[in-house]
Amino acid sequence: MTETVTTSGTDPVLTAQLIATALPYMLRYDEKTVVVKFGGNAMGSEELGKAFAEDITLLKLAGINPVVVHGGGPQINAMLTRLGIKSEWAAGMRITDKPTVEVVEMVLAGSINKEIVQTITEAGGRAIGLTGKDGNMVTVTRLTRKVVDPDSHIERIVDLGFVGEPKTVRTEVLEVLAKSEIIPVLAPVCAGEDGETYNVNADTFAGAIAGALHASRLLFLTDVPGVLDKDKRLIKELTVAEARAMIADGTISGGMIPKVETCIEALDRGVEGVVILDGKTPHAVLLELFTEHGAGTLLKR
Ligand SMILES: Nc1ncnc2c1ncn2[C@@H]1O[C@H](COP(=O)(O)OP(=O)(O)O)[C@@H](O)[C@H]1O
Ligand SMILES: CC(=O)N[C@@H](CCC(=O)OP(=O)(O)O)C(=O)O
Repeated sequence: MTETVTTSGTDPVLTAQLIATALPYMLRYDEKTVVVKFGGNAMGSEELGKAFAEDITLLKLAGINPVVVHGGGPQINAMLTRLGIKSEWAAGMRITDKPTVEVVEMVLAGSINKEIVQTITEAGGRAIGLTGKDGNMVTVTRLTRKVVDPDSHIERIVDLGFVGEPKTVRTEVLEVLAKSEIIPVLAPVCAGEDGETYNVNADTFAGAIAGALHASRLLFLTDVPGVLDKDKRLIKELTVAEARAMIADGTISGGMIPKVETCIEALDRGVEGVVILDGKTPHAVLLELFTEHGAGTLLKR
């Protein structure tokens, strides 16, 4: 016996109004690539994860090419704590030794990646989870970081261990998937030229993917409304020069540093629109792309 699926419960007038409102925006992004970075802090609850998966599924149905890149910093922290491994940070990057990178790969490529894939399946989409290692998609070089001591202002170079910076991006697999009904969900774990596994900041990874795919939009879903000024007010538009000054004077700190630096690089690589927005707002992706209610911080040249 066949099962009949009805749409009872949806108001046809409201649905028609919603489609009419969203249609011009949908056409604007038709066949375009939108890279969405889903931060570990934005994965706050099951409901948010579900709303995110629904948005991504709808983008694909609407003829857009969504590519998901996810983080998982807090989830890695929780697993490291359970295992009794301490973590240190430098300029928003985790200093990653060998035992830490093993946990990073386990959490990012394992539990988080598969959970997002499964949630998209439940939302009616089809997703495939990959890391930078799969298909040799992203290779990295070892990253060192310049850190300025806030008290003495002395600069020092910190070796971050197994932390990688994207060097090459092969887009063939993503191009094949773009032509299919399958949505790629990418975890920022990569191989280095030395054959070792590297932990890559998810923002940096998303920027490299968006640049290589010449994405139309790069959205960062995080746990704050966007970039905040000294008085914690949302900055709606931020130029590259203003962003650099805010990093230099410490207004932008921690995990916001790699995010903003990635935005700047993505603009340099030709990504048209780069937005940092509040992933705690349900359906933040649809609101940003398909309505005039786009919130968050738009980075501009
Ligand atoms: N100027 C700023 N505006 C907004 N957030 C900032 C700023 N400076 C530092 N942050 C911090 O950056 C965090 C977002 O980065 P991160 O924790 O890495 O999130 P995600 O997991 O989404 O990548 C915010 O929760 C906030 O604590
Ligand atoms: C090098 C580095 O810092 N890697 C990150 C990778 C995960 C990530 O970036 O997660 P969010 O997007 O949730 O912050 C880490 O180890 O936490």
